[in-house]
Amino acid sequence: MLSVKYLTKNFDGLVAVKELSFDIREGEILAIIGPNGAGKSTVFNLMTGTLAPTSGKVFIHEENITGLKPYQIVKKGVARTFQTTSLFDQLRVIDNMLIAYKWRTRLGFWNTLFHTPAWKSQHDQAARNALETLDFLGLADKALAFIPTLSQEEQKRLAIGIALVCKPKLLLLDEPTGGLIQEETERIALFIKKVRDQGTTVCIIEHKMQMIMGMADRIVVLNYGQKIAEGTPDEIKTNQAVIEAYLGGDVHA
Ligand SMILES: Nc1ncnc2c1ncn2[C@@H]1O[C@H](COP(=O)(O)OP(=O)(O)OP(=O)(O)O)[C@@H](O)[C@H]1O
Repeated sequence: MLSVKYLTKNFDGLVAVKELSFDIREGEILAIIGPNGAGKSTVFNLMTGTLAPTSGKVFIHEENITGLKPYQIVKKGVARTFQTTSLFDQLRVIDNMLIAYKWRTRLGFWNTLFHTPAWKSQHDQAARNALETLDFLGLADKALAFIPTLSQEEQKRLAIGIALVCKPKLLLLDEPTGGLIQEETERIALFIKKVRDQGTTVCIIEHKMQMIMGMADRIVVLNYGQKIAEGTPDEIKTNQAVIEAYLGGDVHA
């Protein structure tokens, strides 16, 4: 469903991503792993239009989306989360969701100013989607809660929900369990599988190997911006280049 082809990104002489190609297949959970600084977040930024590539292309269903703005890529059915959660602490859960929906389906100045029929219809749809998504997240009873009253795990879950509110076809998750303990991580992993099972393709960046090995259908491994391996969890665990890239670190852990 999404392909990157020969993607390269230079930052002032530093090659963060180099001639990288891979596909995300419909219905799968694809993990992108690699040591710190390997280029994982840069790849997400290139796929979502946050950064423009130095060279190379990104396609969704054969359509070249290279150079589109982030909101245009959202409209193609791609949503993402960030490493640090970007929730508005001073707002309630439901308002965080409504803002996300409206930002992603921007109707433009005149529609908003004059509360046109398009605006009204979007407003109703936003409320329906937000409540439906909260239910799916298991956070329906927290709709009116303020963000700081939620546990860390609930905040992580909500961050994923905010990305889901526009019903994307592809969800990109950047370290969705950062800072969580094992038990919480396992629950989020189960939740991500549930997201995939209800029809959303998932691409995830994560450092927690045990979680990735247990949930990913396929894994792409980056090192110094280049792909050094690609395969199923079992193939990656025993791949010599991967073991060396982790410098003796435990790929099984
Ligand atoms: N905006 C930027 N300007 C300059 N260099 C950057 C920029 N963004 C990333 N880099 C550099 O590009 C390289 C890849 O960074 P990136 O954040 O993509 O790696 P990562 O694999 O996501 O790392 P981590 O696992 O630590 O999050 C690093 O050397 C980083 O310092």
